[in-house]
Amino acid sequence: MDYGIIFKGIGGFYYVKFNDSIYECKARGKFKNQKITPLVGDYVRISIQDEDKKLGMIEEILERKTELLRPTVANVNQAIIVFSIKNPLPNIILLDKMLVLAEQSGLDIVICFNKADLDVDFDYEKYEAIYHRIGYPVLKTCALEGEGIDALSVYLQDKITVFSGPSGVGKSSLLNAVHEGFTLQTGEISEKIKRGKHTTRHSELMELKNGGIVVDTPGFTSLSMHEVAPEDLKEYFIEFRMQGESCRFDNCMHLNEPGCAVKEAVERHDISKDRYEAYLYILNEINELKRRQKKW
Ligand SMILES: Nc1nc2c(ncn2[C@@H]2O[C@H](COP(=O)(O)OP(=O)(O)OP(=O)(O)O)[C@@H](O)[C@H]2O)c(=O)[nH]1
Ligand SMILES: [Zn+2]
Repeated sequence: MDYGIIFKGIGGFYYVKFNDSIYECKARGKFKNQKITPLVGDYVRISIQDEDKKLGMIEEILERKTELLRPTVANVNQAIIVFSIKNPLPNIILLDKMLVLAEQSGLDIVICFNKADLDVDFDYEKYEAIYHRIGYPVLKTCALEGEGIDALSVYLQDKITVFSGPSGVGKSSLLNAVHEGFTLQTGEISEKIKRGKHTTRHSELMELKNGGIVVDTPGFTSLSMHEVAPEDLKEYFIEFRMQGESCRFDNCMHLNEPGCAVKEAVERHDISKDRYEAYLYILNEINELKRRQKKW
């Protein structure tokens, strides 16, 4: 490959993986002039300044396919959204919010229900069916006993993946099961580092044995819907998109408009009532946020 990937950045130095080596690189001054900051995840062309010392210079940054804000990483193309079937029980509205944010970022999505070894006391089959039907892969995994780990591993190949999900669902444990010795930085640890050194911790990429790359900090942890415009929300409910084309009004919000194909699909059970209600709930929350912003 002619290009390397920035795995890590510290104080103006970028650690670029190129031809199986890590080069410590600086970026050409022209990027600063153009107000471009190289990001972890950027595909870059480097010139090698010193092969023995593995020093290089970033000459070119390829156009970013995606750009996440929290964590700030370029070119992530997949989110694994993890919940556990118990301890803690899944919060489905949180799952729907994470799906919205991952869709907004243009990522491929895999939903993972972990802790399959525990007794289920929520309706797993129901939710498995809801999300599977609209096209999301749904995995049931057990990080401790290995169920579903091979399937998860396959999804991680050849991708740059961010793990998302609430605390304690087993994100680190899953990664460790895929690749022994790997753990995600938890929210708690990064807080500690922040307090200790008074610096912001930047995310890094980690390469797995199977060639996949993962971001070392979980994504979509602050689930504020601030950056989602009310009129865009419907686009991020993927099963509404196609139906929505048949609504009488082009700008139908699928609320009380006459001739709304989405509402008709809900009546026919072609769109899940749970998902439609999640849409209403999140839309209301976004509108509330907007109202409060205006007030202040
Ligand atoms: N029974 C069971 N427990 C699990 C499983 N996977 C993880 N755990 C346990 O759940 C707890 C939390 O696991 P972590 O991997 O730290 O969870 P996390 O999502 O990385 O949590 P944060 O770092 O807080 O974001 C630990 O005590 C794990 O041993 C599983 O498949 N089954
Ligand atoms: Zn409609």
